[in-house]
Amino acid sequence: MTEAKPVVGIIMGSNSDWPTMKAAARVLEEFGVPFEASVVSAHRTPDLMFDYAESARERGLKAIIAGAGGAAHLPGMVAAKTTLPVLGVPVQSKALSGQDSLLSIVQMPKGIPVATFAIGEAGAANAALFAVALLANEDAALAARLTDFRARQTQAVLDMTLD
Ligand SMILES: Nc1c(C(=O)O)ncn1[C@@H]1O[C@H](COP(=O)(O)O)[C@@H](O)[C@H]1O
Repeated sequence: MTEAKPVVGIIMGSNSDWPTMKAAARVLEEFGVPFEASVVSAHRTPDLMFDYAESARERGLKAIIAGAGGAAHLPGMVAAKTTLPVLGVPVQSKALSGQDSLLSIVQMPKGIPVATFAIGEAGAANAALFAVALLANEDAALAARLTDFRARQTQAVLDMTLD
């Protein structure tokens, strides 16, 4: 975690989500975006969830990445309590392989959006890349790092060899 004031909040319903959500943290670290990461649950710590969402904007956050599995109400409930962009990551559940998480996050009623990403680590990494893209609108240096990241990724694919 970086020393500077966090501009992205990563939250998750349980520490069992951290192996997935770490992928978001790694991306933000790579781009030098200050973030905070914590366990906040709509189901198990509803008062903490309300406080977190209600204070997020005044604390300086620009976006919240919320990961949860199963009956994944956390991203939608956080979105209900803040007007910051909320990026939802469906964590892969054991019982239903994350289909439950995905549908609970993506099927928001009209009026309270949650930008929903793929199930699992790819979704967590992409949520962070999306947060970087949002922040890059107001930050030319960050935009340049995003362009550079894409160029390196393209080159890595062009360099792929097959045995
Ligand atoms: N979906 C939610 C919420 C919520 O949405 O508020 N809180 C916890 N959980 C999820 O329960 C799963 C199992 O949690 P445990 O491993 O702690 O039993 C996790 O994937 C978590 O995100």
